[in-house]
Amino acid sequence: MDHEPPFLNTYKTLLEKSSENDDDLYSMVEKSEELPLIDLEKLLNPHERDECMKEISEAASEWGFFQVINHGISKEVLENMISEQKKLFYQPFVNKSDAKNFFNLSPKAYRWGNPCATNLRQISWSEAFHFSLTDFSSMDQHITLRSSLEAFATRMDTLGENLANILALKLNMKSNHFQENYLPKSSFIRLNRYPQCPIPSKVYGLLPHSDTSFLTILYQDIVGGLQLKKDEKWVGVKPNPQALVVNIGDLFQALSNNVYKSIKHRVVAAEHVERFSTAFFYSPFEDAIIQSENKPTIYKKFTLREYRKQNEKDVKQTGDKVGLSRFIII
Ligand SMILES: O=C(O)CCC(=O)C(=O)O
Ligand SMILES: [Fe+2]
Repeated sequence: MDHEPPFLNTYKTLLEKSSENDDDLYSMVEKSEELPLIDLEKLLNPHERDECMKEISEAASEWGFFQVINHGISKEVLENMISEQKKLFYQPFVNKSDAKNFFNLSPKAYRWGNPCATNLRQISWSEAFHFSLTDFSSMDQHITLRSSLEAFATRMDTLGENLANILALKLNMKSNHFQENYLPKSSFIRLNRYPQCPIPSKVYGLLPHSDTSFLTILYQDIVGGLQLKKDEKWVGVKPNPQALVVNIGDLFQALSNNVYKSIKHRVVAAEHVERFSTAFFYSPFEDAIIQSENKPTIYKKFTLREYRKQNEKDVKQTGDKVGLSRFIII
């Protein structure tokens, strides 16, 4: 198992210090609610299009999360992505940690757990690769991975743009708001692996967080473990092999003046199975200005670069991303 990051060894001291109280990480879980499931085929039928657009915007404001079926991305593209992803994660850990030399990627492309964690609640039992869409051109030695990423990114980008345009239209913004204001995009892909975890009740698979993007589109395998916060309760997202999970990110919450919600979500660690997921973060270029046209505006105008910088500072100082509340107009 030379591909496995040294989770247990790294977290040994923290685990030894843990007390019984550390076991209640996963309290307040509500399993009964079903995430809205939206059939995008309806968009192609003039009689059903409006109704479908309404379902999308209602889900974005009530849940901040929804699943879509008949999304136009073939099973082949999704399965190729996961199979290339597996090959990548099954590389020896020493190679993954040296992403720059081994894969010709940026040194920050590979991340695992949180080796700087100072308490159990900051541990995530997972590893991830980040690919910005501009990385592909340097991946000449990894042809099959590159072509799977490219196929995945192209389709996800089209889907992201369609959904963003629909959501913009429902806010009475121009339907081409995204093309006019946010090109070139700096969308990126995150490949996630959640290894089997011997202490699943003590640590997270992925810590509770909201996404910074406009929109995130997630393809997950059938294992399950994703949970989102709704009305102060955690709701599990039951995997649907036909569906993609879409969620609103912080940038769209700001742009919509809080009409659409960027919701906290997390992943539960599993003891006996490993899990894979692939996320596409639909995002604008770094200097894109985020400002709502709705009045009174809740948030100051900011650029993605400023937002990221503030988040990085907050994570260093407080251990957590403070997020949009930093930008509220008082
Ligand atoms: O793996 C998942 O289900 C969620 C991943 C996620 O939230 C992320 O990568 O931001
Ligand atoms: Fe996320």
